[in-house]
Amino acid sequence: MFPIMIDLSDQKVVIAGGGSIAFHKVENLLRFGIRPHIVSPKCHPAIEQLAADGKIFIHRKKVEWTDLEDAFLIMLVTDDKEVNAQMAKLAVLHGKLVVHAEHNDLGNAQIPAVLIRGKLMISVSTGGASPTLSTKIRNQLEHEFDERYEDYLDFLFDARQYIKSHIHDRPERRIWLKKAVETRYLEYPEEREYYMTELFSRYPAF
Ligand SMILES: C[C@@]1(CC(=O)O)c2cc3[nH]c(cc4nc(cc5[nH]c(cc(n2)[C@H]1CCC(=O)O)[C@@](C)(CC(=O)O)[C@@H]5CCC(=O)O)C(CC(=O)O)=C4CCC(=O)O)c(CCC(=O)O)c3CC(=O)O
Ligand SMILES: NC(=O)C1=CN([C@@H]2O[C@H](COP(=O)(O)OP(=O)(O)OC[C@H]3O[C@@H](n4cnc5c(N)ncnc54)[C@H](O)[C@@H]3O)[C@@H](O)[C@H]2O)C=CC1
Repeated sequence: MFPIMIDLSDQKVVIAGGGSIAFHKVENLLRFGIRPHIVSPKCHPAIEQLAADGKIFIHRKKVEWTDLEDAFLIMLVTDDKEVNAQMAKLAVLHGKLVVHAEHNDLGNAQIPAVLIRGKLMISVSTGGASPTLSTKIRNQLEHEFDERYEDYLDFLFDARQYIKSHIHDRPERRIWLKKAVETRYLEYPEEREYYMTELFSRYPAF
């Protein structure tokens, strides 16, 4: 498995199956601003509600290849093992990203447990050994990587953008980038202000 971050905002995501596991997958997608298509003859009431609110799309039918062929990412969560396996095989063959929620080896992608602190994202996966352990580790990391990281990451992002466009000497760039990850900049917002003030005065914008 190769870990990678993918921008799915302009991509079609289809979930085959509309039960409780599908609902869990939908909730996860929605927090990333992704509006999936659900293909399922019957759906969990919470999925029906999301469709009524215009947040997702439901196609009330049994899944067929034509429902999946223009998708970028496919999640197979019907309770029909044969259907899941058959669709996974076709989708992998056509080069799709495929999550097979029951037998991950029939797909080619898996969903990790995720901790989000603004621009910081920490993903934990056990390769299907124990989603419960992934969740436990994610929950432990929540304490070390607390809410302070949200503003801190914004500071790091702004500093780095400025450095990239104003410091052309690479060793000098590295000095500034390395300095920004010193703990005091996480702990004290005023230290971030001193850093930026010093950066602007050493490398004026014009
Ligand atoms: C392979 C994978 C495929 C995939 O990508 O879907 C998969 C497969 C399976 N999960 C099962 C069960 C559970 N899954 C969870 C929870 C999560 N499962 C997630 C991912 C993955 N699950 C992928 C591997 C990731 C990894 O290895 O790290 C998380 C991390 C992300 C997400 O789904 O959003 C999310 C936590 C998110 C969060 O809280 O943020 C809980 C609840 C809990 O533990 O809290 C249980 C009940 C306890 C248990 O059984 O362990 C079963 C057995 C089904 C059965 O009973 O038959 C299978 C199938 C099998 O392996 O047989
Ligand atoms: N990855 C994970 O975290 C987990 C995965 N699973 C697996 O997920 C699958 C689904 O579990 P649940 O949501 O609990 O089941 P469920 O019984 O709640 O829902 C099944 C859904 O599949 C739909 N369906 C059935 N045949 C279909 C078809 N031919 N085409 C389209 N949709 C169809 C049904 O209408 C229903 O909406 C199971 O295979 C289970 O083993 C289960 C637990 C955790």
